[in-house]
Amino acid sequence: MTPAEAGPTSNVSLLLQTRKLTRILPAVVPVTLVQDVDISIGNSEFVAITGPSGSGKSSLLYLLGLLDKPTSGGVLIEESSTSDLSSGEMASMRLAKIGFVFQFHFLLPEFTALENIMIPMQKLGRLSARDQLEHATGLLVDLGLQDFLHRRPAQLSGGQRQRVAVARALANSPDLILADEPTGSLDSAATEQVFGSLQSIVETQKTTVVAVTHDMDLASRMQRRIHLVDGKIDYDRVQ
Ligand SMILES: Nc1ncnc2c1ncn2[C@@H]1O[C@H](COP(=O)(O)OP(=O)(O)OP(=O)(O)O)[C@@H](O)[C@H]1O
Repeated sequence: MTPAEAGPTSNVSLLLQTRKLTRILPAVVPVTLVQDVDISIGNSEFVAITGPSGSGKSSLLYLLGLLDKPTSGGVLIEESSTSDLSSGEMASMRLAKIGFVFQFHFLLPEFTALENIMIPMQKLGRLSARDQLEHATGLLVDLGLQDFLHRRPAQLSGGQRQRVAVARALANSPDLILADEPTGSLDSAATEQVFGSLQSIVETQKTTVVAVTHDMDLASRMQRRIHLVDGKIDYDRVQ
């Protein structure tokens, strides 16, 4: 087995794999976003995706999160191919198995922190209303936001909002969190808080976090780094 097939942490069970993942935008001159990417990611990994601007980091993350479809190759989740899933099946898989954190929080402004976190739980419909409230409260307490449960996004700082977004990503207890520049719009103190939250999720909940970042200091503090150049893997190493 080659390192690309096995991944640097092949001793753990496989949560997310790609096989020759390629995304080309059709145009007069086609644009290659991601090309022949083979990765294997297990449970409880903390992975940075780095690379120069335009190297395909966000495009790769969107493919991993089933938010975009590859031109060729594929994504496997828990060793099952996602290639033949319908849009509805992909949406269900995203809701149940993957949490997303973006550079901007995308919290709904008219709802409180608690309510924002309960929305994905309501959509999934696994928990009773009472359990949703208890779980959402627990997530916010774990992220140090116990004093802000009933605040709306406009009444929170940037770092607090982003931690609510992290709590929302955890709402349905996913095995995988995909984050696109989660600290990209935060100052250094808030960056530390959000990074610390992501780190603690990996350590305590065994959730895997895959985060695109331009921040080389943060990337160096994550367990593994996948570096892209021109849509291809330049290197993939445990650090
Ligand atoms: N819809 C699109 N139409 C044309 N080109 C696109 C489109 N989406 C992405 N691209 C191009 O594809 C390449 C990869 O984009 P992507 O956003 O994945 O890179 P990135 O590494 O995340 O960049 P950044 O670090 O600047 O956010 C870039 O050259 C980008 O300009």
